[in-house]
Amino acid sequence: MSLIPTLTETISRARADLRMGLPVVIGSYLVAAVETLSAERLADMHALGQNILALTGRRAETLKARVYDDGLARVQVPKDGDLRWLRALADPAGDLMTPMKGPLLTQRGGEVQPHQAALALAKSAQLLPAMLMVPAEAQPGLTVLAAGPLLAQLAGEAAMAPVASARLPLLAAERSRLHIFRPDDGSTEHYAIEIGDPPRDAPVLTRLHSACFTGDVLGSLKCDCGPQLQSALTAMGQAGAGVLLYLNQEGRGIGLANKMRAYDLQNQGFDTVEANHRLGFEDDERDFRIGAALLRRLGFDTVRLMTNNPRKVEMLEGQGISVAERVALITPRNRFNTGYLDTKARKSGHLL
Ligand SMILES: Nc1nc2c(ncn2[C@@H]2O[C@H](COP(=O)(O)OP(=O)(O)OP(=O)(O)O)[C@@H](O)[C@H]2O)c(=O)[nH]1
Ligand SMILES: [Zn+2]
Repeated sequence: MSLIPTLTETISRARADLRMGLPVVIGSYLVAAVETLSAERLADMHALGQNILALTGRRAETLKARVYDDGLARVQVPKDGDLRWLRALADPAGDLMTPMKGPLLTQRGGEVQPHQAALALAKSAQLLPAMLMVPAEAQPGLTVLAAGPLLAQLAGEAAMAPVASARLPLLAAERSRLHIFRPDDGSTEHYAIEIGDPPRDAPVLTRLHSACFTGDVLGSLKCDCGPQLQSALTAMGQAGAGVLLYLNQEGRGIGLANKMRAYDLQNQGFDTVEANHRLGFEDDERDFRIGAALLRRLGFDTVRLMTNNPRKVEMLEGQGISVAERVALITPRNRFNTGYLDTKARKSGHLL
């Protein structure tokens, strides 16, 4: 029956539910995101039994909670564990002011797939990966998912369909087109800016740019994104041809709200990588397959890639796009971005 939601559609609904503060069902657990949970719903979850807080291994490490399972910890929530207690575990903003949250008792043994799935779903919804879980029957009206298929689907690649495209004269190049691509999993659209009329049978000057609202739009001095975006477009304009993929993976995939949480931690003295880890994320949560998929969709299979990030080169090669040349994209340093650029070079392997 075609009118029954598919797994992909149900997952997209689940993301929206969690972002609004509505719990979902994963396997035999009722699951809620701590970030959006209300006191009323927390009370209802307490009434159902022993709650567990699923945290990523990264967050658990910061909290000195024991990680028995690969990549995650299951913290027992005391009966009087209120929203303030849960939020202090979920959000590192107050870690330095109130360093001791414990002692935290973590579970070992038993199934962990629902917890893994819950954390993966939180990340895909760009919520803090801290999920409250209690064993429960499915409640009427709640979105229901099975853990295994959910995990498999989230690890998979969304199909990307072209939606619309139009001529768009730019300051850097008057002969340009903007193409919009829409993933079939309900996530955000990605854009391709095609400059001139690049031949499909020769390496095309290419930039894979991850969205940075603060750098691209506001001209933030904390990162190099804005100047990189402009200099890539300018180079393509001068060359007369190129393609810039504008991938909506703000904050290396953690979203703008979490990036601002990371900036707040950076103001407390942590570097860009440590800040992501303290929030419970990996330092780079982007799905690098999207760029390759869009290039293929546009008909390109060989690129001259403008980047300082060797992972982007490896990823494209791994996805069957050949990188004929890496073109460095060095932008000016200032007193606000120099530490960030040093950290990228030291910890993320950037060639700067
Ligand atoms: N989480 C997090 N994201 C950041 C921070 N500063 C910048 N970003 C994001 O980092 C991404 C930078 O993307 P890119 O310029 O494509 O990539 P890159 O991996 O640095 O590689 P290049 O191709 O060399 O520029 C953007 O999504 C920014 O929003 C930060 O401190 N924390
Ligand atoms: Zn930036």
